[in-house]
Amino acid sequence: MEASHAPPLHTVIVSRRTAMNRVFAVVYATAIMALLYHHALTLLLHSTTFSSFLISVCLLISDLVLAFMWTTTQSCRMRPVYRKEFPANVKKVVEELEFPALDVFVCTADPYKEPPMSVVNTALSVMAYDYPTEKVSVYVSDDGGSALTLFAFIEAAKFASHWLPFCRKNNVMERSPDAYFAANHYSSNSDSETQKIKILYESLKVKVENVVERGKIGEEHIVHERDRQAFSKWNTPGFTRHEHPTIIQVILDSSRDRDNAGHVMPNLVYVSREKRKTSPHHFKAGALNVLLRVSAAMTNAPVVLTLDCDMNSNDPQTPVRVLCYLSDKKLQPKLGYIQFPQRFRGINKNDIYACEFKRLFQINPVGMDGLAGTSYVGTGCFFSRRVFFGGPSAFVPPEIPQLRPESVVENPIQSPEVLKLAQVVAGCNYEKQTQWGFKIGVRYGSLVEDYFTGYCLQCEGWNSIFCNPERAAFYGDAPISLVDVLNQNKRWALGLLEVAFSKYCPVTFGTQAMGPLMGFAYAHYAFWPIWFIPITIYAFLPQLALFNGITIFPKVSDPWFLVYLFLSLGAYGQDFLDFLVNGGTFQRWWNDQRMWLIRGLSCFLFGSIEFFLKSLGIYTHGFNVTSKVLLDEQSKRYEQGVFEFGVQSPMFVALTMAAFANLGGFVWGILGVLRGSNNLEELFVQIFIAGFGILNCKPVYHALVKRSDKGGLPIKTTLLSMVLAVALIVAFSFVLRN
Ligand SMILES: O=c1ccn([C@@H]2O[C@H](COP(=O)(O)OP(=O)(O)O[C@H]3O[C@H](CO)[C@@H](O)[C@H](O)[C@H]3O)[C@@H](O)[C@H]2O)c(=O)[nH]1
Ligand SMILES: [Mn+2]
Repeated sequence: MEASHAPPLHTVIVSRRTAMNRVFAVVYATAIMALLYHHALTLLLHSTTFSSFLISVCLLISDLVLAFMWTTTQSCRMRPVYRKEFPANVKKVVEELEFPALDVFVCTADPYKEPPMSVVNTALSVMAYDYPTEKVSVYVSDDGGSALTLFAFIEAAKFASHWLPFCRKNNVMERSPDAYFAANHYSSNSDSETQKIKILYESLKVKVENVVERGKIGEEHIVHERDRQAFSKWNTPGFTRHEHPTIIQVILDSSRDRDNAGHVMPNLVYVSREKRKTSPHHFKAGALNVLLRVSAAMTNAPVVLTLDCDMNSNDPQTPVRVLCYLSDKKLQPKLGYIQFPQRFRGINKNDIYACEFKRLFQINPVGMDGLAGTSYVGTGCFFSRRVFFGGPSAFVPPEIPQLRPESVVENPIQSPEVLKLAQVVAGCNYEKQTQWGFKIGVRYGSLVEDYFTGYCLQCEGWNSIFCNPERAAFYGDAPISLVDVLNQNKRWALGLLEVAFSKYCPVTFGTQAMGPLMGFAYAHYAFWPIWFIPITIYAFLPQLALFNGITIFPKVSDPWFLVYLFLSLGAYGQDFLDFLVNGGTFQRWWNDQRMWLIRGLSCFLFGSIEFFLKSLGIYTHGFNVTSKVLLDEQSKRYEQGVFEFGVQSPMFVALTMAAFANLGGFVWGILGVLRGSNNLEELFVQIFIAGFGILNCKPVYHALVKRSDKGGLPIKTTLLSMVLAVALIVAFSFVLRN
C-alpha cells in the first residue's frame, strides 16, 4: 500500500458547469425538435408553389446541418474536466535514473517557407530541456531535402554547446534563443555572460541567414571533413527535393559530444528521407513514420514528442510534467498520448483571423478529456511509442524486430550497423507490403494526419490526456494573412472530409468503437466543413428574398418566432460564455464568430468542392505548407488589426458576393418598409440577418473602398464579385416570379 502515501502527481476535477450544460442541452434539444416540426409543417402544408417549396427545403437542410453540428458538439459539454500536475513531486516517486528516454521529432519541409533559423530555434528549445540530457535525442526531418537546413543545424550545434549550459546556469525559461532575447531579458547593461551569448547567437543568425539568402554554402563555411562529406551528397546528379537519396547525419552524439561546461549534449540527428517521384511520400505522416523507424534504430526511446518546426518549448519542465501521467501506474496500461494545447505567440490583440482556435485547441479538448481523451493536434504531443503498434491489448508487431517498441539498442548511434539500418528504414520503398500507415505508425489517407491518427488510436482503445498548464508548454506561430489562413483551413477541410466519407466515418465506425459520445466528438470535426451549407444559405437566401419582398421566417408576433429567437440566442450566448470562461474577450469572440462565417463562405465551401472533385478523380490536393515568413509591411498591417487580402483568390469572390448581397438586401428591405410596400414585422428576421451580415462584412467593405495599401481587394475580384452578385439576384428573382 506504499503507493497511497506517495505525494500526488496529478489531480482532476469535473467542471462545475457540467450539470447546467446537461440541463441546457435537454431544453435546447426540445427547441430543435420543435423547429424541425415547424419545418415539416411548412414543407407539407404551406409550400404550395415551386419557389416556396425550394425555400423551405433550403431552410430545412441548413437547420438539419445546424442541428447535427449542435448535437455532436454536446459531447464536449457533458463532462469537461480540469487537470493539474505536480512536477515537483515526480522525483519523489521516480528516480531520475529511471526517467524514460525521450525522442523528439521536429518536422520541416521547405527552407523558404520555414526559415531554417526558426527550425533551429525549435530544436534548441527542446535540446535544452531540464531532463537528463543523455536521455534526450532530437531528430529533425527535412522534407525540403535542403543542405541549407543541414548547414543551419551544424552551426546551431556549435552554438548549443554554449546555449545549453547558459540556460541551465541562469535557469532560463524561454529556451528558444529568439524567444529569450525577444522577452526583454537582454539589454545593453546585461552581464557580460549574457552579452557574450547574445553576440554568439547574432553571429549564428547572420551566418545562417546569409547562406540561406545566397541559397548555397560557400567553401569558407565548411571546416570539418565530416561536414564536407555530408554536403557532398547534394552534389549527386539529379538531386532535387523531390528526387534524392536518404541523408542521415548525426550532428551531435551524446556519447561523444560535450558542451563547453563539460556536460553531455543530447543527440541531434538530421534526417532527410529518400524521395522518388514514383513513390508516394504521404507528406508529414510519411515523414513522422520515417522518424519513428530511424529513431527506433538509433535510440528507440519509449516516449516520443512530435513538434512542428513553428513551435517552441516555453517551459523546460514540460517532459517532467508529462511524467506525472506517464509514471502513474493506474493510467498507464491504456494511456496513449498527452497532448498540450497549441498556443500562439504573435497573434494580434483582437486575433482578427481567429487563429487562436480557442474552441478547437482549448475548449473542446477539456470536454473530450473528460470522456476518453482529446484528439491529437499534430504538435506538442508526447506519445508512448507503444501506441504506434496496435491497440493496448492487440499488439501489431513491426516487420523487423529492431523496430519493436521494447527493443533495446545495443550499439552506439554512429556504429555502422545502426547507421546502415537507419538508412534502410528511411528508404522510400521500405513501407511497401508493410502495415506502416495503416495499422502501424501515423495513419495515411487524410491531409489532417494528426486528427486521423489520434482518432484511429482512440478507436483502438487508447486514452489520452489534455495537459494545459498555466504557463504555456509550447508557443507556435499562426499565419498572418487571410489567404494563408484560408488555405490552411481549406487543407484541413479536405483532410477532415477524407475521414468523414471513408469507412472510418466517426458517426458509424467511431461510435461503434468508442461509444456515442466520443464518436460524436470526432464526428463534429470530421464534418466541420459542412458548416458551409447553413452559412452559405443564411448568407444569401434571406437577402435574396428581401429583394423580392418575400417573407421566409415567422413574423415577430408569431409564436414560432420565439423558437427562432431562443435557438439563436441560446447558441450564440453559450458560445460567448464558453469563450469568456476560457479567458477570452468580447472583441476576440466577435472576431472568432466572424471568421467562422468567413470560413463557411470560403475555405469550407471551396474545401468541400475540391473534395468532391477529388472524389471524382478530377483533382488532387497536396499538403501546402503554410508560410512562416513575416514580411514587414504585412506584419505591420496585421499588428494594426487590418485584414490582408492583397492576392486574387476565388475564396474572396464568394465572400465579397455575400458582402454585396447583404448590403443590397438590407437597403432594399428597409426602402421597401419606408415606402410602405414591405411589412417590417414580416421581414424583421431577414432584415436583421442582413444587418448582422453587414456588421460581419465590415473588413470586406473597408477593403473595397478605403484601401490604398497592398492589402486591399484586387479590382478584378471586386468586379467579378459584383457581376456575380447581380447575376445571382436577377436569377433568383426570375425563379421566384415563375
Ligand atoms: O510534406 C510535408 C508537409 C509538411 N510537413 C510539416 O508539417 C508541419 C505542419 O505544417 P504547417 O504548414 O505548419 O501546417 P499547419 O496547418 O500549420 O499545421 C496543422 O495542421 C497539420 C495537418 O494539416 C498538422 O500536421 C500540424 O501539426 C498542425 O499544426 C510543419 O512542421 C511542416 O514542416 C512535413 O514535414 N512534410
Ligand atoms: Mn503550422
